[in-house]
Amino acid sequence: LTGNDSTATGKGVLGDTKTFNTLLNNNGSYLVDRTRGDGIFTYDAKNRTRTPGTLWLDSDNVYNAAYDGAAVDAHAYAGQTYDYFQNVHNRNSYDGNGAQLVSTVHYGRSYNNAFWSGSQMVYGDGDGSQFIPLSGALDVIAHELTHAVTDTTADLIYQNESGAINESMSDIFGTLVEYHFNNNPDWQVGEDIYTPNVAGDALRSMEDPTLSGDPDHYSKRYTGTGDYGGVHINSGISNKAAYLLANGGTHYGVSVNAIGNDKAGDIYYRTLTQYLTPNSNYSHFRASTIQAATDLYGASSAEVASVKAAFSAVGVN
Ligand SMILES: O=C(O)[C@H](CCc1ccccc1)CC1(C(=O)N[C@@H](Cc2c[nH]c3ccccc23)C(=O)O)CCCC1
Ligand SMILES: [Ca+2]
Ligand SMILES: [Zn+2]
Repeated sequence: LTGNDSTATGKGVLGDTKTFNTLLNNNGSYLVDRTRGDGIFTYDAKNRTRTPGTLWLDSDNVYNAAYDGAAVDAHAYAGQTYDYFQNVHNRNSYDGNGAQLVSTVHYGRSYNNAFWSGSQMVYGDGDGSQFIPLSGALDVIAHELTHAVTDTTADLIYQNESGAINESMSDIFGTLVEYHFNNNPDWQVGEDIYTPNVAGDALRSMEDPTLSGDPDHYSKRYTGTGDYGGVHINSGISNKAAYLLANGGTHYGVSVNAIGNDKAGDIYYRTLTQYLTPNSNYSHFRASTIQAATDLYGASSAEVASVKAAFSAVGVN
């Protein structure tokens, strides 16, 4: 594929206008961004389930059609998430070696989900009631791309406690990316694309996991076999701890002093990439996070004290 790098404009899922990088040649405008790593490539599944589908080609480099919105956001938000890992953590793409970022939108019919396939991001359109196109949420895109970071580092097994930690890391960095770009940031997950007819709800709340029926304390963990052993359920335990670490608060009588998003992000990044292993459980997660914080701030630091308090507050001692 040859051509010239260009900057296009378009409207995202929520009708918001944005610019993004494309490649122009005599066929038209491709959703190809050659300015980041080995490139960002966005494809159209055309409501089928074959991936990646067709590389997105537009006629005039203006992406304002309703059908374009899911692709505009998948492409632009992948670029923002790339920039977060590069600029904040000095990581060049999800593998640290500039790996191409491939996304497919319009996957399936009324498909109410999104996923990292093991090699690319995939986004459904939703049924218009439970979800609208899932690439319309920056925290969701960063959630999916963080799975790729996890798979190339800790490689946490996607079940039981290691899977819950895997899931929480994706919710944590999804939220940190949303704050980094000040994109209506909050400690909820998927709020921008979840239940368009219901205001104020979210797929999950990190601030209060019980709002979606998930545990906010280790004593309340799910021990069944559903959801790969509760990976999207027991993530609430770590999500609550992360919320407390960044923002502070008192939970079940345990007080945590805030350290802020940036320090929390640096601690979780170091924990994920230097200490966690495929079968890490919550106990090992606590020890790893304390070690990462110790490396960064010292054993007697306020940051280490807050890490210990945050895990204790959710019953992981
Ligand atoms: O990446 C993930 O963890 C989720 C992908 C899960 C998946 C795994 C394997 C094959 C297909 C799908 C996708 C997201 C998720 O949390 N999904 C949850 C909740 C959910 C979304 N749509 C659903 C439809 C039915 C039931 C649950 C759901 C899940 O799959 O459990 C992440 C952010 C937004 C969607
Ligand atoms: Ca959010
Ligand atoms: Zn996930």
